[in-house]
Amino acid sequence: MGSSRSGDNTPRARRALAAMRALGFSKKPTLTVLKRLLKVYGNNWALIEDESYRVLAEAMLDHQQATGDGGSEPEPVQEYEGIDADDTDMAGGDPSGSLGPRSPPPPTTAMEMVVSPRPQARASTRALGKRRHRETVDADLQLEDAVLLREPNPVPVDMEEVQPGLNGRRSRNTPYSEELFRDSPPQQPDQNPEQIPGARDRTIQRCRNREMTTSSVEPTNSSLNNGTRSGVGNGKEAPCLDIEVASSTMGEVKMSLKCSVDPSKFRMPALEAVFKLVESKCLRSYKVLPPDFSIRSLMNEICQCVVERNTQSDGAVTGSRSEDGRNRKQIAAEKLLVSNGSESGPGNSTPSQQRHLALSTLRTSHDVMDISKGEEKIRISIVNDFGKEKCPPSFCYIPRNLVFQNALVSMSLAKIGGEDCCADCFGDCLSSPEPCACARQTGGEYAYTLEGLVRPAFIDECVSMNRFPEEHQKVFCETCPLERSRNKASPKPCRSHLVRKIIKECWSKCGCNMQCGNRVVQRGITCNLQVFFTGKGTGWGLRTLDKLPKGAFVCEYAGEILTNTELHERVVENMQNDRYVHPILLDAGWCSRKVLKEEEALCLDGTFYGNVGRFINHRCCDANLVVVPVEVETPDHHYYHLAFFTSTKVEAFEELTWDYGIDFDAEKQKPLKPFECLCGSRYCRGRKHHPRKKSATAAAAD
Ligand SMILES: C[S@@+](CC[C@H](N)C(=O)[O-])C[C@H]1O[C@@H](n2cnc3c(N)ncnc32)[C@H](O)[C@@H]1O
Repeated sequence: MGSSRSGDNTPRARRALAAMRALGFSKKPTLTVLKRLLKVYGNNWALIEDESYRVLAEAMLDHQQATGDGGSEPEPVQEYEGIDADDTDMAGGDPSGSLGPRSPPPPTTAMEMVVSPRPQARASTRALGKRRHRETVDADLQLEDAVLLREPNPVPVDMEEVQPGLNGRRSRNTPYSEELFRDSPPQQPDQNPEQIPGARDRTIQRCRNREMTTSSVEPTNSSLNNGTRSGVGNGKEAPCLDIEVASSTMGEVKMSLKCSVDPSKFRMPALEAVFKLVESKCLRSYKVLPPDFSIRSLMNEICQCVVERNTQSDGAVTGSRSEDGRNRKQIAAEKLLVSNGSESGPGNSTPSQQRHLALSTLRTSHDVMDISKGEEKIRISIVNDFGKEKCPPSFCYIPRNLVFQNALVSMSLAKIGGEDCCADCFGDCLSSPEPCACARQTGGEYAYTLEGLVRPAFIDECVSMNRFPEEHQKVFCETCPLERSRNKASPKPCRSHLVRKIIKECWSKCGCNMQCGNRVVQRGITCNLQVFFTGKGTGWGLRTLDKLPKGAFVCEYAGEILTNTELHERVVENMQNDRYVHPILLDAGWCSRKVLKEEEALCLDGTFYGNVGRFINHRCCDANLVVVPVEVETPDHHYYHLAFFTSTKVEAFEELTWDYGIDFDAEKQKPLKPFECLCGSRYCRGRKHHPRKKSATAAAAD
């Protein structure tokens, strides 16, 4: 390329500006520098364009250093106009809108990250190295044939990880059956990226399909949360206008975040200072960041996610079919079965197993900002400070129990008699002088205090039942539904069930209001919780972000309501595949007088459908939670809610645990996965070769 004639300048200047803009340099300083360079080089564009505008980029950096403000200082409009008209012949403006018309564009700040999935790619290590900005520029200059993916501005992006190959989102209210049998709609042709002619070495793609670019990146500063509780929305949020993700055939990925700022106040700060500021903000607001947290590593992580998602979502856009005719969604689903530990493919599993595997496949995605995906009143984030796994294995989040199939849970108002509700009450039952009918279940005294806590004596009694079951009242069924489900022909004798204390809350037929103090569990989770990777061999766990007093409601154990026969079938099916379920027996109301029907002997299983309760790990004897049966919608004692309350004061960020009541010395712990207990309690019953294995009685004596 030789010296340019005046008529060639406009497209070349446009390309130069685009190249610099991609590096975060705004138009006006670029024009200034470009003008100078053209003068110095006698209008020889080839020298400027060589090596993907290396000279220009270097000059921009020099300019930035000299002016000390990132090269984006306000400049006299005259100069801008001048170079346009006189030196580069750009007076006609830019039809694409990237350069013209004359009014300068809103300034942007750009943060760039470069990552390469290949170890030999220079750019990734450089970008994370000390000479950050300059090296990022260098790396960018290597992006031959780069593809620029641009997120459409008006579409909000969330942190939800989208199942590869799945098209769009599922409506929350879609019933099971529809979800199961619906095929994903064919991909529309317009979901392919639109090709826009770009600069010499690049193809710019404007992406219309969200799935191509959403990845795990959120275009607001909430992406700086590192999965901890979000402070987004309560602070001043710099409006992030654009996220650009560029990749090259070299395997490099570059991201640029653009935020608009007031041009009169803007001075480009040093990037290190920006990182420090954000880090200190995060540490102040989110509290539970690991000690080695840094924005740089977070940005690196975001880049890694782009790379990972890019690999995973390969084919999502085209919806192409593989050789054996299965589409990518099916292949992804099958891969997921394998990764979930299932050895049997859809071909040799039972119908009920298939149904569950398919459902769990469809709802595999977790939102690290809120595992409940908005189903709870508060957001429950997911954090892993120890490893690469961003999320726990898949399951479908439900805030309340759902009937699986045959369970009889009758919520008919007609069944609630006058003695089972307090129709005459008004306002808050707890503040009325006489306890209402709903307190009868708890001996004429409300289980809750005015502060909304379960009374300490009630909690202590429940803890004692767990620790010393032998000291509490038990019933023996005439025909035990549990044994019947195991062996219908000749069930074994009942092994006994504890007569548990049950809380009865006011409900719809009661005259009181929703704020009544005798309605705690039905109002849902109110304390700030977090699902976190424990890093001590117990997998994922649940912790509170708030300090909690004794008797505070934490959450329910929500899951599918199954009959014991259904559970038994599920256990057998799953154990054949070395999978274990998380069931809890609802036997608190079983009594010797009544022979329960098959559909009345129930349990809860949170394996496939569950809430945060399924993350609560076991701790021997001195757990900080106790589970309490709570009756809400139905006076039938065969169905109730299982609610976790604190059994002691709990510090903020402490893991929440409950004693599963496992007899670790028993040979088989089925259906629970047999595990060597790692609870760390000094009273641990389940750790093999434990130096001082203490009994519950010894623990109590302590
Ligand atoms: C209901 S789940 C609890 C959540 C589970 N940690 C997870 O990652 O999904 C029960 C499983 O967690 C693990 N677990 C819970 N408490 C444990 C403990 N004290 N020691 C070792 N493993 C434990 C066992 O694998 C057990 O089967």
